[in-house]
Amino acid sequence: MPMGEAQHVDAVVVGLGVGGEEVAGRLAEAGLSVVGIEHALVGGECPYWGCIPTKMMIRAGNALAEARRIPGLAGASTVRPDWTPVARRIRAEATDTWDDKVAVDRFTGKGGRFVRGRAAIAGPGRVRVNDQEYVAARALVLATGTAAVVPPIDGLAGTPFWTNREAVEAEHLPGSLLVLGGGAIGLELSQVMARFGVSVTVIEGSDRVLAMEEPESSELAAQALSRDGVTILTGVRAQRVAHSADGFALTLSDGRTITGQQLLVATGRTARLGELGVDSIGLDPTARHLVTDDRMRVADQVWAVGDVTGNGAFTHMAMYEGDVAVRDILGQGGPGADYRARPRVTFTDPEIGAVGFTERQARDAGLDVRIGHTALPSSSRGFIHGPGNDGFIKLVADGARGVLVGATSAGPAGGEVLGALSVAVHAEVPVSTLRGTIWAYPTFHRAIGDAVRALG
Ligand SMILES: Cc1cc2nc3c(=O)[nH]c(=O)nc-3n(C[C@H](O)[C@H](O)[C@H](O)COP(=O)(O)OP(=O)(O)OC[C@H]3O[C@@H](n4cnc5c(N)ncnc54)[C@H](O)[C@@H]3O)c2cc1C
Ligand SMILES: NC(=O)c1ccc[n+]([C@@H]2O[C@H](COP(=O)([O-])OP(=O)(O)OC[C@H]3O[C@@H](n4cnc5c(N)ncnc54)[C@H](O)[C@@H]3O)[C@@H](O)[C@H]2O)c1
Repeated sequence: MPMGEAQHVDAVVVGLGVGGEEVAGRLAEAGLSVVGIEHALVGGECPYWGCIPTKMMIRAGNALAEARRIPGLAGASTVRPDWTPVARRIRAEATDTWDDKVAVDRFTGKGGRFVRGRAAIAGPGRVRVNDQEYVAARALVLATGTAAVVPPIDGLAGTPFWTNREAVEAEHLPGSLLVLGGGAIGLELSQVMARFGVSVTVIEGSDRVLAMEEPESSELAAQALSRDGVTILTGVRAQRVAHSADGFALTLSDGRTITGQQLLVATGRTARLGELGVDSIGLDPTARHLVTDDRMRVADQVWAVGDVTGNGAFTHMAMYEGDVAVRDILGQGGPGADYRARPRVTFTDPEIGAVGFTERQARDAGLDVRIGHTALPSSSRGFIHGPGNDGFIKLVADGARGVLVGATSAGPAGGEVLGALSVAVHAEVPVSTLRGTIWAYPTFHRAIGDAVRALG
């Protein structure tokens, strides 16, 4: 098809996931002529195959687990898991059967022009999609996110393995599941599946699951999943994959072979810059991520936001970076990106929330590290809660400045309790102020007070 005449606009946004939708919508609302390009679904990974449907699964799995805790607390219970309502909720409530009409209308309703297709950068300010070229006079915004990494394991390519996408779309669960990767995706989905009766084995290459977090978090997650019947293998890698009518067989680096009806690959994400044509604007197509400054700029009149920047692959980070980029593009000023208090929550049960530095990171940064730790079961609320009360609070303080630089909050409401700790790290609330704070009784968050006292 011959190329149409180039169309000139103020801004072109490539990728309308969480970050791109935020930027494109706000620029359009500000009166700029904006073309937003998306080759899959407007909204991106989070609403269709990520956060929202997986948290619906987790809500269902947690309901089963709570029902199983009734004996000893409130009588007797019989639990018969059924995936049907979960699949129905994901289809009907979360994803509209993977239809983005509402999101497209939301964007065009703000005045944006929507183009469905896979875009490639053709030079400074120039983007090609569907044999049409758009030229951005003011801003080119790259918000192309990431895709699941498929490791180069012998025999894996071409087999019908799952990534998060197929796991979310599943109408029926397998009898058994092998999970490659013990990060956030691997652990969250493993626990859900196990709670629905799937026999799950996690294969994690490093020596602990959730390896980016505190060792105490890894241990807690491993214990919790083991209690749900998940087998966790650490320090082993899959060397060969075979698939037959019976399912998958993995030959591991320790010589063992393990089998499962289905295989979930959850070994991280890749930004796939090579396909985007970033070399045409002087950026490295082999880089892992686009390197941004504190205004989210990657080159002259080019901004990047969200997972593609590698600054923390979370929806809240994509939205945060989107806000920084929009303010910069519109010349509105305000603070630049500040990553000191990056929060993250792994929604296992117990939830594992963390913000800022881990102890290791703080020590590596040469800080005068002080640690405050308290176990949740020994708090009043943990004691009251009984079954399912596992968790802890760990604080990482910089003794020289008397402020927290990091914290972990693990427990039944670990992600919620994290809120107070995020404020403390972000606003550099003095430890002396935290010490004098009144924490309501008997809440889970009151354990923060115990952990502050334990800082010494
Ligand atoms: C299973 C799972 C669970 C998750 N759970 C959570 C959670 O609980 N909390 C949380 O904060 N985060 C969670 N995340 C992470 C979250 O989904 C991402 O951080 C978020 O989606 C990033 O938004 P983004 O806009 O950067 O990228 P994406 O959402 O990936 O959007 C990028 C968009 O760009 C499009 N695109 C790419 N290349 C092109 C191109 N060349 N042309 C046109 N379009 C293109 C893609 O189709 C995509 O729609 C989860 C992720 C997964 C996979
Ligand atoms: N609750 C949340 O906010 C949430 C939930 C899910 C995903 N996410 C986001 O999505 C990102 C991706 O999640 P993920 O779990 O795929 O990645 P991850 O990077 O968190 O974990 C991947 C794990 O796979 C292991 N691994 C890599 N190659 C392997 C191999 N060949 N064999 C065995 N193990 C191997 C790694 O050591 C690592 O522990 C997360 O980092 C997070 O930013 C967030």
